[in-house]
Amino acid sequence: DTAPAPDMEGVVAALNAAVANGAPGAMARFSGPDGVRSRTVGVQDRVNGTPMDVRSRFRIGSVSKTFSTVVLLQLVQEGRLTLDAPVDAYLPGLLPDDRITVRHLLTHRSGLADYTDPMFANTVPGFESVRNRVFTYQELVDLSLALPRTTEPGVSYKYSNANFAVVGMLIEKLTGRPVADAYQRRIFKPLKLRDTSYVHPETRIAGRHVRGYLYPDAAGDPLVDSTEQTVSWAQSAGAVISSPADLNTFTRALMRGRLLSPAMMEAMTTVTPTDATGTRFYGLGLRRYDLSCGTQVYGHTGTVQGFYTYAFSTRDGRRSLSAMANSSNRGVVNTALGGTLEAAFCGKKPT
Ligand SMILES: CC1(C)S[C@@H]2[C@H](NC(=O)CCCC[C@H](NC(=O)C[NH3+])C(=O)[O-])C(=O)N2[C@H]1C(=O)[O-]
Repeated sequence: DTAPAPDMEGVVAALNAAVANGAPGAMARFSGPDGVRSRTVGVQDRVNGTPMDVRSRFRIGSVSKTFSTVVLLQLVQEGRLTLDAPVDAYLPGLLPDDRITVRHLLTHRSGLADYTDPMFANTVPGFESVRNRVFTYQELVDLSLALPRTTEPGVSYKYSNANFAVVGMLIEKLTGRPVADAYQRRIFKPLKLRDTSYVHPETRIAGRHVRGYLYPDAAGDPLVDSTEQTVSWAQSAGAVISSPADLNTFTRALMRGRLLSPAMMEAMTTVTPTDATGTRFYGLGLRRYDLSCGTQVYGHTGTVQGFYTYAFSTRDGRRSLSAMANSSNRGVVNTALGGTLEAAFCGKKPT
């Protein structure tokens, strides 16, 4: 295997930088041809000082979107819906524009506004106002439709949680079952993801878990322990709970074709740029990052109150990395944590 060995010192340096920039703790787990390498720094509970534990569960935020996409694409494979059909064909009357297709939802090109922008404009008050609320999917869609559309359907990329609220509605309409059943039956059980769950609207994280800490907008205000919440504002857009090992298993299995057909994987990994850097792309519910060493990694990032997550794998599924820091609303922490990708997948920089 010509792939470079992971630079675990570089991974630790990135984790330390995340903590130096304000996260109580951080961790990363790399799985590759030479086995598994895990590193932890800091604490998973800043009150009792419990050290970060790589076996712990945490909220993965929008990495959930890739789980939701796998379920929907399996339904496409089963002929239950087609990617380029209007959403209106399956959820008649839900959306005001029957040009919005299923593919537009998965590629964030629907133009549906992201209701979390106003919801969390004031970070802590916004969070406190929804942390124990239970929304229906319809209520989330209504929040989006109350805002101006952001693009004509298909014209441009504009990330929106609303797209994956509709994806959740599609899954429940087409299966006749709660989305939790689809995750369990189609992904969690077959891949034996024993630390992964979808327990919306339960607010607690069962078992050994990391506590998450939300930075307030005003410097000097106290950190908010944001561990317990319904995540009902996100649901199929962000409410999955998982662990480093399970995320490694999931991204590897996905890339190795254990969840979707080769044709569907081709569709999922067909990407368009999300910014002007030429290194960040989005396919169907999936990000592609092009790293400095030329390696392309596929997966997703997550930001949910108290938790930043990266979960990526190489296209052949031979190498995967999951990384988490237990704070949010702190961009420097997220950027520092992202440094684990280059270290893990590009290895030591040539001296
Ligand atoms: C595109 C993202 C970054 S945002 C999207 C989703 N997370 C959210 O929509 C939550 C946004 C508020 C989170 C909160 N921030 C504020 O309240 C700021 N006022 C915080 O930092 O905890 C997720 O996850 N995605 C990330 C992704 O896909 O990487």
